[in-house]
Amino acid sequence: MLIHGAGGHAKVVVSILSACGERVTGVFDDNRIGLWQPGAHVIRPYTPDFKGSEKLIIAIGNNQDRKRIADSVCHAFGKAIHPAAIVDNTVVIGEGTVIVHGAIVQAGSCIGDHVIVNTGAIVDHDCLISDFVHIASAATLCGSVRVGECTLVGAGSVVAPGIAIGKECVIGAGAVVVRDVPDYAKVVGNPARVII
Ligand SMILES: CC(=O)SCCNC(=O)CCNC(=O)[C@H](O)C(C)(C)COP(=O)(O)OP(=O)(O)OC[C@H]1O[C@@H](n2cnc3c(N)ncnc32)[C@H](O)[C@@H]1OP(=O)(O)O
Repeated sequence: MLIHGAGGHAKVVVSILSACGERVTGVFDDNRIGLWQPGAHVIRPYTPDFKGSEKLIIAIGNNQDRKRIADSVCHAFGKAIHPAAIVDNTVVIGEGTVIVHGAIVQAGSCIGDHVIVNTGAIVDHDCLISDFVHIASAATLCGSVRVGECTLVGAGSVVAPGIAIGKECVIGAGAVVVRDVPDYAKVVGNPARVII
């Protein structure tokens, strides 16, 4: 598996792949060239013909950056699901998506492409998570929650059942979301309120 990105989230993706018995065969990053400690990989700028038949995971935490890169690269995308994540067998998971250690995704949920369900996050039954979303560490989405493209659901936040969150929103760390959130909104607090 190839990965794109050599920051903190990339280290987590390497850890997941290693736990799955998969080898990282190349690391791309246009901004950090050189040697990279996890496995002492050489970091190189992205080139479409480098191991073109291997799959790629964009291992970058920022949703907009992940989307920009996904729209510009030529490799097919892989996924990474840690063996200690619990994912119900009815769940649909898109390409490029990463499910981190201890996350739980419940029955009937649908997770889009290039999503991150981070450490210990819970996505309960029948949730619909769009492409390029990040459900941050220890966030809890109750049943039937919908999250629009490129939204960050912050660490430790709680989203009540049936809530719809728009695209490109930011849900602040620790927020408790009890009402629908419009596109592009940033919300914080308990109950969560829009700050922009
Ligand atoms: C593995 C991982 O690391 S996963 C990490 C995932 N990332 C996260 O969970 C981070 C989520 N980000 C946050 O919570 C941020 O604080 C944001 C995006 C909500 C706000 O950031 P900014 O836009 O820079 O806002 P800023 O810091 O200027 O704060 C604006 C106001 O909101 C308040 N505020 C900011 N964040 C929060 C929060 N999470 N909860 C409650 N209030 C908050 C601030 O105290 C400030 O209040 P004031 O105007 O009364 O002083």
